[in-house]
Amino acid sequence: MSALAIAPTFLSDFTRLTPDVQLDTLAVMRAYQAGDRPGLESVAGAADPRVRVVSIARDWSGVIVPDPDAAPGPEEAEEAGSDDPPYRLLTVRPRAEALRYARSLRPETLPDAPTGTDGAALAPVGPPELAGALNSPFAQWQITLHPDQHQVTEGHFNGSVQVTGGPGTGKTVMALHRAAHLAELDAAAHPEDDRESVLLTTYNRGLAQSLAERLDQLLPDPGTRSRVRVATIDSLARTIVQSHTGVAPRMASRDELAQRWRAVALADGLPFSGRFLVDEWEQVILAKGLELLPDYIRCERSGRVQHLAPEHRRQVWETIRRYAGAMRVEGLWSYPQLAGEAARLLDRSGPLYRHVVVDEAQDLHPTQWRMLRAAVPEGPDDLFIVGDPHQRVSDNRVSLASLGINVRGRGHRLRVSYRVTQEILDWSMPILGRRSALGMDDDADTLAGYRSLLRGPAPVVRGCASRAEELTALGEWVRVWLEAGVGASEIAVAGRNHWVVRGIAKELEARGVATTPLEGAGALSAVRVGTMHQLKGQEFRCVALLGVSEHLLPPRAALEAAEGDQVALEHVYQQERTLLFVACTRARDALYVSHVGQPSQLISEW
Ligand SMILES: Nc1ncnc2c1ncn2[C@@H]1O[C@H](COP(=O)(O)OP(=O)(O)OP(=O)(O)O)[C@@H](O)[C@H]1O
Repeated sequence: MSALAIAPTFLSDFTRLTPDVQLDTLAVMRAYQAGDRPGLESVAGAADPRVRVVSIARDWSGVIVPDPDAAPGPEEAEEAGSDDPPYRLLTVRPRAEALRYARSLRPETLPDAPTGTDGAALAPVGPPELAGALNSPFAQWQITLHPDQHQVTEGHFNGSVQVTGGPGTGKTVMALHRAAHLAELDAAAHPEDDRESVLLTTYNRGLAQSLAERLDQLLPDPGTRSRVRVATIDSLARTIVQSHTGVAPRMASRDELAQRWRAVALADGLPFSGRFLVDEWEQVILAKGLELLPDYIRCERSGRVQHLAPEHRRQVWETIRRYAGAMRVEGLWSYPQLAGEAARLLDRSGPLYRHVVVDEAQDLHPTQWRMLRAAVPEGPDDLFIVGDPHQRVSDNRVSLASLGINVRGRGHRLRVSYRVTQEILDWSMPILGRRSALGMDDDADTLAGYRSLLRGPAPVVRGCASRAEELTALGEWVRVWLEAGVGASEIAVAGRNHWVVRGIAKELEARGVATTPLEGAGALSAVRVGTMHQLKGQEFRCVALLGVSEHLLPPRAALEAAEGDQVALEHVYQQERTLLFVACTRARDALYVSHVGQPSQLISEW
């Protein structure tokens, strides 16, 4: 038995249905696929006798037309006595309206664009000047830059530049075009010296991979392209340290460190958790570059919840120094520590690049900024920094000026979104719970005036009774997207933790939908699956977020780690809000969110 195909125009009607009618529609499609074909009714007085309607729910019907894609054609199949002529579902409407619409359809007006083309029906609508970009293939759209923004990406500046703006305002694309422009200038100015002279760096691997692919498109000449190194901030630190020491550094995550240091705290009789010590080391000692105990005793531990009396500071300092030293002997590094080491090595050996372009800048640690500062000589067009303080998901807070990076008078604020539709923005902004955040230039950054030029369907929120139901609903939804012609690699599905992610991948694979991890996926044609953190900085046509449930978001463990401290709890909530906001704003065409039982407070307490 064949599946009931859907027409390219189906999805835009579908997303406007109430969740109940959507579920009933999916149930009919599922029944059709399982061979349990619901009755297709002929339509009295129809202009085209091949048109059918199918009952979806009380008072709702689907309009079904012959599928021009299918072989053999519907008439041949009917003549051959097949009981399963290929049809596709055109729309679902209230019954009377569906019948009226079905009667009016004529053979010559039946939509004959094949399904599975490019899903153009899903694309959001915007002003005429954006239509060309929106209707072009997604990969092409992803490198589109607004003409106004060329002024910045091709400008000449007396020092470092900072570009800020909400999700989808074009920051990443500006970073890409800036890197390409600088490489072209460099090729013209130094034709004989073709080493890597421009660094384009970002926070996570998925985004670095996508930047590298898009840069290949922007710089087709291999000689110019090879002048740009695209790397995550961590891999940059690793290669710098390895090239100086000849040893590949072994990395320890924060969780591993917290576990090790818990034992340390116990052994030293310190009344602090491992997590507290790691945070104190990374967020105070490494962040401020403190080398001496008196400096630590005097320093302002801004952003830290727990007060530390001088005698406690002394103990904490001794313990941290001893164990950070032991890690170095072992060749084990934390990420901020390694970047600090790379900065020291570069301070001695000299800069590596002529220009540095930084994306997702809001999440970098101060030691990573010191490394970048040391990687490029101070001067015109040295650093081009793009970021959004409202999307900071790490604990890292920086003041660029205090790190020797001066962007005063060279800041650009973007306020128009070219990716996130107004509908998705209206739904996602309340999740953030605030309108102002401290920027890297030490000024408050506000989202006031941030708006979109695009209109599209409202996000769909689905409440499910069980995890199994949530996964089944997802499978059906992804199928609808694929059938509407959205490319598999243009769809991302994410959850807050790896347990949710594993369930997603298993469900989709069981349905014959190929999946691949969000990080390092390359050009593979498969649905991207990963954590919400891995979605950061990326963009997709359709995004589904699972497990946005009360018991999973914020995660229990994060709430418990706050140990009832009100400030720490608020910090956890703000980080989780930001993470969810970032995940929701990755979608251009469609956003689908589901939960089991009660929804997360982050989407229910508006
Ligand atoms: N004038 C335009 N017309 C159509 N599309 C555009 C235009 N300008 C930018 N875009 C597209 O909008 C998308 C959003 O841009 P981009 O990913 O750079 O946003 P961002 O500010 O980095 O977002 P985020 O902070 O969420 O990562 C890009 O794919 C870009 O090509």
